[in-house]
This record gives sequence, C-alpha cells and structure tokens, in this order.
Amino acid sequence: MKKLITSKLLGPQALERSQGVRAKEVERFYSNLLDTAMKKESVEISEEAMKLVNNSICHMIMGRSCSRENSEAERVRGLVKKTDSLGKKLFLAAILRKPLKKIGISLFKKELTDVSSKFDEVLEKILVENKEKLDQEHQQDTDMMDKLLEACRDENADYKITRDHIKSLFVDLFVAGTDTSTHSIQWIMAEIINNSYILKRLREEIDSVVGKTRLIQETDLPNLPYLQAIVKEGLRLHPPVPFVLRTFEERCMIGEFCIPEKTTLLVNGYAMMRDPEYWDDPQEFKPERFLTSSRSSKKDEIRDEVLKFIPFGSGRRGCPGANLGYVFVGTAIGVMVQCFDLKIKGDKVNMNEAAGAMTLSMAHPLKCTLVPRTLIPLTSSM
Ligand code: HEM
Repeated sequence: MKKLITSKLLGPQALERSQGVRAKEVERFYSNLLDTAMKKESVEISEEAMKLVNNSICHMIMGRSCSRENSEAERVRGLVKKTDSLGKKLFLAAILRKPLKKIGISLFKKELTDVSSKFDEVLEKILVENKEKLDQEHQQDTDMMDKLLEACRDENADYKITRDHIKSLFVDLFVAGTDTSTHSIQWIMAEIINNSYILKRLREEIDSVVGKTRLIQETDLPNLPYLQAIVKEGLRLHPPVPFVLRTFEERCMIGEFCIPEKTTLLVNGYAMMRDPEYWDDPQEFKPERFLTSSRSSKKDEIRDEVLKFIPFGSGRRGCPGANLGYVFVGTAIGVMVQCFDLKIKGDKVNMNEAAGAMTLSMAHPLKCTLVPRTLIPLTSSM
C-alpha cells in the first residue's frame, strides 16, 4: 500500500502529474479569500487553508473535488477535525501506561465508532460512484481510487486489497495531510505578520519572480528561495507533529543507553529543533539560516537536514507526504503574501501554543481582515 501511495500519489512524478488539480484548488483558495476581502469580513486562516488542503487531497485521490451540492467537503473536513481531537485523547491514554490504553479505547469507543461509521458512509458513496464510472465508461483508470478498485477486483493480485483497506488508506491520508499542513500555514503566516521586514523581503522576491498580474503557482516555488527558507524555518520552530514514536522490535544500544525490546521511545523533534547546541538563536524566527548562501557548503546543508531538522520525522516511517506538504504550505503562503495585506487586531499575533494538543496548534487561531493589493484580480495564466 505504501509503495502504491508513493508511486501513484505522493512521489515526485505523481505530484508532477497532479499539478493541474492543485492549480485549480489554489485559484479557488484565492477567489474565496478575495470574496471575503471584498465583503470586508474577517477570515480565520486555518479554515481557508483547511479547505485548500482537504479539497486538493480529495481531488488528487478521487479524481474530483468533494461534491459541493451535498456538502461532502464539509463533512470530510468535520470528520478530519473530529478524528484529530479523538486522536489527542487516545494518545494521552496510550502514553499513560498499558492498562489506561485499554480504558482509553473503551472510554472513547462510542465516539470512535461514530466517526468511523460516518467516514465509512462518505467513502462508500464515493467508491460506488467511482465504480459505476469505471463500469459505464470502460475508461482507462485515471486516479488512485480507480487503480485501487481495479486491484480490488483482481482475483490474481499478489496482495488482496479490500474495500476496507481502500477506505482506511484514504482516512489516513486525509488525517495525516490535512491538519499538519493547515497548522503550518497558520503558524508561518503569523510569523510573517509579526516580522514586517520578512514580509517586505518575501513580497519583493515574489513580485520580481512571479510579477504582479499572474497568480503564484507551485511551479514557481523552486525559484523562490526566500519563501522556501521561510517555510523551513516555520516548520523548525512550529513543527505540527512535535513528537514521533518508535517501538523497538529488539533490544539495542543507542549511545550509552540500553533500550529493552518492545520499548516505545518518544522522539522530541520540537526540542531537537530548538536545541541551542545545534541552532543559533533557536527561539528566533530567522529564515536566513536556511538560505544556502549563509551555510559554508552544500554538505553542511544536507548534514543539518538529516540530523537536526526533522519536522517530517525520519527514516523508513518518515512522512511520505513531505513534498506535497511543502507545496501546500509554500503556495498558500505565497498567495496570501502576493495578493493581500493582512490586518490583525492589535500590533502582534499572539503566538501562544494550545495546551494538551497532539498536533502543535495556536492557542488563539489567526484571524485577519484582508485588503487586496490590486483592484484587478490576478489570473493563473502565464
Ligand atoms: C507540513 C506538512 C506535513 C508535516 C509537517 C508532516 C509530518 C509528519 C510526521 C512528523 C510524520 C511521522 C513521521 C515519523 O514517524 O517519522 C508523518 C507521517 C505521515 N504523513 Fe505527514 N506531514 C505533512 C504532510 C503530509 C501530507 C500532505 C500527507 C499526504 C496527503 C502526509 C501523509 C503522511 C502519512 C500517510 C504518514 C504516516 C506514514 C507511516 O506511518 O508510515 N503528510 N507526517
């Protein structure tokens, strides 16, 4: 399954093939923001970012956006939020020793069953629609859902894939991809608002590379090194997944520590990415540290990123959606900075972290009023 996700959905070639799908969702993100700006309404950045990310993932997996008519997208987003909050409760129960793990599961059993049966309902409907489309049109399988349905029918397949496998894979992707990217967009935008010289420098970069009439696209990102550095610095200071877990199959030594078999270790990426032994001014938001010119060599850059920069985890279980995550965050930040001035209440955004959360979220969600930088809407064409 993981191989299939990488080759059909999240690998570099698959991402190149699905660029068009995300370009449409970025346009939609821009026009939603423009609408609120014209109405002078305030906007909660995480809500809009979540729509962008969720719709893009939906579209990439299913070959279509979630249907608007029957609020499919809202239902999926609501379920992702609910899964996240349940996840937090279960995570806390799981780290409080084994007996509590069992209690945790039974305490939240009703909520768990409720969420999973609702997810099942939405996904089953989508599966049925896709199967009908395949049967009627005898068309070449185009999206990941079609590929999986084909594999599901194949009696001779090496590994038998069931409908439940497909549905649980989709839930994993929605849940793993949505909150992480959404929180990152929110934190990074807040840092940019609080640091006017960073905003100015980023805007100059975007204006000179992309211009002022065409909307930024993900294909611009490789030509925007300062934007990339800002995204990395945001992920360093505010990693949406602050801890990752590893369970040891066998007893082993790490440095001078002996780790018994079956031990679960919690790797504190948050602390590692703020460790003063490895980072200068670790509490400061300084994107410049990620500009290659400020490092002594490319070798330093690679060593740094493998050893001390771990917002996507590391190794075989590292995040398979890292490239897509960079794309979501980079384009969302790019659109907001290129197209709008963002006004907040007060001088500075409150950067306090929410307590007791499994994903690192803001205690006070970022709300802004947007003012378009130009009266003529930007277009996506080159
Ligand atoms: C800024 C965005 C993102 C961040 C910071 C992030 C971070 C992470 C981290 C820290 C892990 C655990 C890795 C480990 O244990 O070593 C993870 C796992 C995972 N992520 Fe992401 N992620 C992001 C976006 C995405 C996206 C967009 C997708 C796909 C749509 C995705 C799919 C997954 C999946 C499927 C796993 C589980 C992998 C496994 O268990 O083998 N992530 N992510």
